[in-house]
Amino acid sequence: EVPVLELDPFSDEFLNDPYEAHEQMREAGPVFWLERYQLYGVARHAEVSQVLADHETYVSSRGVGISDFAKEKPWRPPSLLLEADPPHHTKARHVVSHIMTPKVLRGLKEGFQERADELVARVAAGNGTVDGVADLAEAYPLEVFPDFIGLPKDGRENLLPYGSMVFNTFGPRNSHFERAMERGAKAQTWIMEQCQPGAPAPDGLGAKIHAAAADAGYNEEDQAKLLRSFLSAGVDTTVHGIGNALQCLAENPEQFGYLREEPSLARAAFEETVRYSSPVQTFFRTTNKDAELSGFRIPEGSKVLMFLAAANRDPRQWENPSSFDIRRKAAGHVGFGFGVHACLGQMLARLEGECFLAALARHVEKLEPAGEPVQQLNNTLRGLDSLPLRLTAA
Ligand code: HEM
Ligand SMILES: CC(C)Cc1ccc(C(=O)O)cc1
Repeated sequence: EVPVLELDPFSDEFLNDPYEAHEQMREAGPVFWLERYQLYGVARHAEVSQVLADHETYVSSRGVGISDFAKEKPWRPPSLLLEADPPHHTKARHVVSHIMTPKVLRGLKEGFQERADELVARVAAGNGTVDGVADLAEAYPLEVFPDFIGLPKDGRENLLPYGSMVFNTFGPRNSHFERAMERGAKAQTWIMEQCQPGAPAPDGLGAKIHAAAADAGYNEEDQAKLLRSFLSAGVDTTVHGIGNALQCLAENPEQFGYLREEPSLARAAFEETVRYSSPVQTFFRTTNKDAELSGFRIPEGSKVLMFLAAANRDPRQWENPSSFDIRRKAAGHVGFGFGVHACLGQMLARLEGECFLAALARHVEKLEPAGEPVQQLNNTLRGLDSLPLRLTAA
């Protein structure tokens, strides 16, 4: 029957360094039972892809965290995108996808690149030790993203603790969940104020989301929820994507060398970072009928935990999965999800990553570790609290 594992994928030990446990889960079988949380897990690329693709069996409307919305009240009103199934999901997705178009993103590129060059050149000019998280990975997204949405200059720092709360609460009620709820409460007030129709700047993405939702017949509460989705998902993810890229390039100097030689590798370097470090490590689906996956029976009402990060290093799918190689073809990774819920902001995330890493390639000659990185322990996200770096300006 289904192999039983005792490991705790939300323990500090696992969150700090998950890679041996990933290997154990992949080798245990295509599906396994996590005794501690009484739920199923999938860690191979094939099964994770299958679960993501079959949204009719493995649904999102019962929550994409450990909590089953059919049995427990969500801590916040469910997202119309993330925590919805077709056809409601389809309508909401249609509304917002008309706004995040390639044309819109092309229009952002020049400004995003200028801001990246300005920030990286300024930080590198110090020619000393910096914190790659606070000075770079947090600074860049917090400058460009809120401006794109049309948020006020002050209060933006609320975006990080709010995002941290959203991602921690997909997991069990451990210390990370509880602390994030405490820290996120004040931030949540500010976030909800910004999500109200009329709050964002009239020329920003926020106002466009509200207008498109109103045109589609959504009431003001649902217009606010659609913008809330972007504020929930749009910051902590890219902060960790950029922070993890800095760590990978500092720890693999030959890779930074390739990037220096060819700054146009910046986009590929960010993609490889998403595969290799998977800023979003895990989340759930719930079976809404008895299912069978790779020969194993999964009864209705089961939570299925998908280990995206393990799938992104599955040797059944990748050559040398544990090596950070910015010249590999990273396409096919599940770091942005897959299927009807595939990341709505992935093109924006890629734009931020590409602009930042191109600026790094141009303005920094040497990028060296200057001390131990501090892992940020979060039930869903993988990223750093700090990354001591020594930068030598080009
Ligand atoms: C490196 C950065 C990012 C990563 C790794 C990431 C990852 C993901 C993943 C794995 C999903 C699928 C969730 C599921 O299937 O249940 C997702 C969905 C989503 N992402 Fe991203 N994301 C990133 C950046 C962004 C940004 C910048 C935005 C907004 C501007 C965004 C907005 C969303 C939204 C709204 C959804 C829900 C889509 C739906 O359910 O239809 N994400 N993201
Ligand atoms: C990886 C995903 C779980 C990120 C995410 C979080 C929140 C929302 C929302 O709609 O609030 C959407 C996407």
